[in-house]
Amino acid sequence: MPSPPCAPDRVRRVACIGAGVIGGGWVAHFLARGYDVTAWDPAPDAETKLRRLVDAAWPALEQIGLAEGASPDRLTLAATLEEAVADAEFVQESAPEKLELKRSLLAQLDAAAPEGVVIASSTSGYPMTDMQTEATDPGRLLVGHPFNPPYLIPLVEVVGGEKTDPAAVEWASAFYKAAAKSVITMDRELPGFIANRLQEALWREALHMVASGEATVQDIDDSITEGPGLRWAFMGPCLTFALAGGEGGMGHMLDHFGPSLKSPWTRLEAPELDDSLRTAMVDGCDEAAGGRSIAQLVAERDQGVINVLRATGRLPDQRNEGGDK
Ligand SMILES: NC(=O)C1=CN([C@@H]2O[C@H](COP(=O)(O)OP(=O)(O)OC[C@H]3O[C@@H](n4cnc5c(N)ncnc54)[C@H](O)[C@@H]3O)[C@@H](O)[C@H]2O)C=CC1
Ligand SMILES: C[N+](C)(C)CC(=O)CC(=O)[O-]
Repeated sequence: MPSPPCAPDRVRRVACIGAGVIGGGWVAHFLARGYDVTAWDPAPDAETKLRRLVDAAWPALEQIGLAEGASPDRLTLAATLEEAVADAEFVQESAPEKLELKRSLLAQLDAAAPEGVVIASSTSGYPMTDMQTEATDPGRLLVGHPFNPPYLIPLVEVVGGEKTDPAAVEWASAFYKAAAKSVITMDRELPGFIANRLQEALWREALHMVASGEATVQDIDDSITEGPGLRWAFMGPCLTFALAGGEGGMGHMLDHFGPSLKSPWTRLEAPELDDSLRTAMVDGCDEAAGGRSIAQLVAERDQGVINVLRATGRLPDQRNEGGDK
């Protein structure tokens, strides 16, 4: 892979390809951190939807602190993919999660982006090895997996494929850090990376409990928000469980509770996502929403995340990493 045109902390112009929930969230994040952003999305109503998403996110972004010069006015909508990446210094792809689409789109982006520019995919689980098959320069393609909404949840998981140049992985990790993200750089590909592998285990069990009538959607959500979720916002599951061992820490915890790992609690296959389970999940979520619209829930979620980030000293200004451009 030829060298990237600039150092990770000198990037000024970012291209976001695909502008739905996640692409739009990336756009809001990069704008708030003071970048010039060019977006491209083939949907006819993409610009309206994207500007609506950015406007809805902006109060939250003002609350956590904008980089100097940050403005929604620094967003440009491109007419073509080629135009979007023509002078980009970094490209974030957030198109639908379909392997064939990702393969050909990443090859198109590779053909159009300036030499050496790193191209990251937001994929939730495809290994880059499976997506970089059609590109001429696969060395610059890697995964940068964000969390919803990317403008508030700090984590990005960065991992390359078999043909990715390790220098591109290093460059992307440094770039995301300069853009005020919290980065886990993985040295090998795992299906679902780290966080989604963990989330999917929990999700699989939740769907089993709803499908079998053992718990309602509300029970499942309360069991996390009123229970382990409160601890997980600042202490991960390993250290949290070490405290379950009292003075004996993780050693005693494993000796005491380890044998229960053999109990048949969590060895289920994924449940069949049939109509009845789909209906139970959709109806349960409608009930849990209690008449609140998606826009209201998004605003509530954003405020909740900001409160947690502030309480635990993790807002960009509290970390002294503004990523100002
Ligand atoms: N929704 C989530 O919570 C998360 C999603 N992701 C990943 O982000 C990516 C995007 O997912 P969402 O934003 O949820 O989907 P979405 O459906 O909200 O947005 C996808 C966007 O891509 C556009 N699009 C369709 N064909 C395209 C093409 N050929 N080139 C460029 N754009 C195209 C669509 O018009 C749409 O605006 C996926 O890879 C997904 O796995 C990652 C983390 C979280
Ligand atoms: C639902 N999802 C698998 C697309 C979620 C993610 O990939 C990350 C997140 O935001 O939790």
